[in-house]
Amino acid sequence: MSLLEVENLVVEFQTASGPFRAVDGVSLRVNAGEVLAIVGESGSGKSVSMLAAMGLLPWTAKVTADKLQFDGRNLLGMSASERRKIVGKDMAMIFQEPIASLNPCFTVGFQIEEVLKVHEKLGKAARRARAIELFSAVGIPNPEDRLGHFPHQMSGGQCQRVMIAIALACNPKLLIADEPTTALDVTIQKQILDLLMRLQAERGMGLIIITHNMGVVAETADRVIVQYKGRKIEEADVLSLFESPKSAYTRALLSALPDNATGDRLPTIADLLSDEQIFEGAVR
Ligand SMILES: Nc1ncnc2c1ncn2[C@@H]1O[C@H](COP(=O)(O)OP(=O)(O)OP(=O)(O)O)[C@@H](O)[C@H]1O
Repeated sequence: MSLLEVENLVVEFQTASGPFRAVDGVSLRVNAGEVLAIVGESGSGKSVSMLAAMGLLPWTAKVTADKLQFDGRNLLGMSASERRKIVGKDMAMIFQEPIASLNPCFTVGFQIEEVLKVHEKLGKAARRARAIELFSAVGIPNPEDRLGHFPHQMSGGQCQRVMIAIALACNPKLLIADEPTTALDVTIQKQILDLLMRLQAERGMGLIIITHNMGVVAETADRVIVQYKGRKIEEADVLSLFESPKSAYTRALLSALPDNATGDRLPTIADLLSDEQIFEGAVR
């Protein structure tokens, strides 16, 4: 049994110009201890599919699936309060904009201790001790002092470490990292990716990394799903994907990497392929 099992997920938003299908029949699974990358260009429905799994989409989203199961439990069938006990505890998520994801009005210490209070029911002293331990685990120097800082007093990289500490606070079985390094400086990106990979290995967590960066895929993933316009185009283990991509879209994505540039400008997918060519042979 996989940790997360999703079959035929469809997400439709009600918009002023009618319904818009952001995710169109995506199926995926991730096992404990496995790293799955979901890759695709902006707007391909990567974030929306994971927000749907977490139950974090606004009411304008209609979510349906043949199966949406976490750790053997049917997420669609359970009440909102039952689901809240899982989300943020056994399934946690970190986002692209660490500073914006933290609440600017509270210290980072208050924010991590709040998670420990709600989900772990720890007392005040135990919460503080655990917060210090978590900040040390994600490499925040002087954790006792840092607990009293507000997000704006910290760098983007430090805020992302805080977000990771908050996500790990309850020892999740699955961590979903949505473009976790995109908003950071290049040198910091590598540190945060290394940190995520170390924590994933130490804790045996399932990890889903959402990215548009094939370099991140190559460095992190065991298995890869390629998504385009809300649909899964290809799924493969990471070596096969890079060595022998099956779909024309994946081949085009790989040839759009800077290393493969030949002219004055990088080719875009639209330069290389029509929608018909992209969806030909798409997997389900
Ligand atoms: N609340 C919403 N209402 C209407 N449409 C939405 C809403 N949220 C997302 N969308 C649309 O759903 C589509 C998929 O968005 P999503 O954020 O999943 O893309 P993505 O692949 O994660 O890209 P990015 O890397 O830019 O976040 C986009 O076209 C987006 O505009």
